[in-house]
Amino acid sequence: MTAFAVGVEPRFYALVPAAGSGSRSGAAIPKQYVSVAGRAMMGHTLDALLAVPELDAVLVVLSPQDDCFESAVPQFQGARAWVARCGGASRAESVAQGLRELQARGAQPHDWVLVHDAARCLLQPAWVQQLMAQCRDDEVGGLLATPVADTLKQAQGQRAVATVDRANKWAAQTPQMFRWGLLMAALAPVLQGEAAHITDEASAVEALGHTPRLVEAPFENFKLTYPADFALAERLLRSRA
Ligand SMILES: Nc1ccn([C@@H]2O[C@H](COP(=O)(O)OP(=O)(O)OP(=O)(O)O)[C@@H](O)[C@H]2O)c(=O)n1
Ligand SMILES: C[C@](O)(CO)[C@H](O)COP(=O)(O)O
Repeated sequence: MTAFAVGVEPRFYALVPAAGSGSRSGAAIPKQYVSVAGRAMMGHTLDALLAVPELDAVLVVLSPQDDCFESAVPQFQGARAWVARCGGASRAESVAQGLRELQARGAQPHDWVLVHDAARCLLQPAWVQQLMAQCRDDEVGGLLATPVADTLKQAQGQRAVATVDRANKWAAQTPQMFRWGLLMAALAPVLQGEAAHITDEASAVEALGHTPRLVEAPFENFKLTYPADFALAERLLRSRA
């Protein structure tokens, strides 16, 4: 592992990729702007992150064509609320571009970056703090995840052809927390137009030979992906209020 300067306290940044279109959501607009419990879904996500005092700043990465954000999420204001329209064609590219933006704003290789999907709007500040507490002294970093509870099927079309051993299987969530330098090294191929298959930061870090820490989180931190997910999120958010 890289040795970092002794005595230099790392900063903590959240990086929120929000440049997707939400094609699986069935919505007529990008899913991060779909109204859930009275406001744009992404508004809940960003509020939860801004409520974590240990985070120095929250950077949201939008598509260069995005002209909705300021009107849809008006409460995202203040010195810790950063916006960049540098999203790319894939989630990994949006994250890599966001890392560059953080560097331009002063992030150093030893600083921690917590990448969190805009589409996980049920996030609670306490879960972020748990991740930080368990990973800040880890030599790699880690991610929120939940152990797989269901029996897993290998499918061919609509037919189950095999049952996959679920022992030691976890479903990856976000935030995923790594040092800026390690994450940039892991995602560098994405900026060269390679490694299009990368679906999360941890897999890119694993590809470098590291073993990210799994920090157990509730299933409630699910990603809104399919149409039915929005009604479930609405019920859960309203039940909290
Ligand atoms: N080019 C992209 C694609 C995705 N994302 C973001 O990555 C997160 C997780 O991705 P996913 O849930 O797959 O969102 P979409 O790509 O928008 O959804 P879909 O795959 O259904 O189109 C979302 O917050 C999404 O906005 C991004 O910043 N840039
Ligand atoms: C990062 C992630 O949320 C972990 O579960 C997920 O991989 C992103 O979703 P996508 O549909 O692959 O973009």
